[in-house]
Amino acid sequence: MSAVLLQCLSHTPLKGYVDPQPEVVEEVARMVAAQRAEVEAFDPELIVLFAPDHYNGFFLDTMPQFCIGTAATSVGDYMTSAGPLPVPREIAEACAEHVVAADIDLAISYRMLVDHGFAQPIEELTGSLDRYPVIPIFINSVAPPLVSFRRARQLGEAVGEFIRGLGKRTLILGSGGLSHNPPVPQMATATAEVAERLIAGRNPGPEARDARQQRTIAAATSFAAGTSPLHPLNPAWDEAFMDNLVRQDWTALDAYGNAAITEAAGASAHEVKTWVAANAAMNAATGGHYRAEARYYKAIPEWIAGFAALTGVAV
Ligand SMILES: O=C(O)CCc1cccc(O)c1O
Ligand SMILES: [Fe+2]
Repeated sequence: MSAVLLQCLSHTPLKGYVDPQPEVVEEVARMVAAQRAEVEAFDPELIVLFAPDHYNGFFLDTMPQFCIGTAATSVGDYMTSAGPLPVPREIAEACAEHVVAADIDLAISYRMLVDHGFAQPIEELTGSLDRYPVIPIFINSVAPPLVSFRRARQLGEAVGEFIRGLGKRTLILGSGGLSHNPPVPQMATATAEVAERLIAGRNPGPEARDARQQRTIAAATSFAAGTSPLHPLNPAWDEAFMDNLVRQDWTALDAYGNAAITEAAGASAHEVKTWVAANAAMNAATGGHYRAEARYYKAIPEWIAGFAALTGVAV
């Protein structure tokens, strides 16, 4: 069995644009710095990162549920860095082979585009985009039809089995959530112009990207002021979700339904499927011998995020 470490972290591109009180910003920064120090001490030979996308890399011309990158580039939205991720192609190919052989229909991309959902945790937890080799695994969290928690768990297990057999010191990351509802457009309610952007909006010009980011920033400002129609954060739902992960209660996790997730926690709460997959990967990689700890939670409206962190160590 190879050494593994699990770190899950909410992402939010609003950090630095619309911030909560300085004490909260500092508390989160201290917590992230502690996670980063643990990663540094662990010194991973490989990162496997489960993350979502927000119509920056994956579009409705062809939307896979799951996709592994054998090569990937960060678009550099908000304050994240643009540029290539150091993806070990042959290991990613072997991982894809293993997962598909396990009956999970994982798509493969030899030119994956990723956004802040991938870039932010890599940069915050390792210091830069290219510090360690990374295998990016996308989970569709915004475009219906959406996979179930159960399916996200099965994906994670198949990846975890691959990690177990690989024999490399591997850091497993989950990026996203928890309860939140930033203004990501939905095909069902889109105007023709917005629908076109959802179907084929790859590589917008700087002005279009900036306009979009300004809309999110404006939405966060009004959400923090309590004058927004966006779905409220749901700390009780978030705490219960993390508790299920900590207790490794896969039966409870499998029982989550998509409509109930949206209803209770907002449309973007589906991003927590990256945490489900990451924890399931940890479970399979350690043969069930790990301990998970919820180490941070705060509902932070300025960041439109039920903002949380969880760490898992092999035991
Ligand atoms: O740019 C977007 O479309 C959404 C940005 C965004 C905002 C708050 C929390 C998130 O998880 C997130 O991704
Ligand atoms: Fe997100």
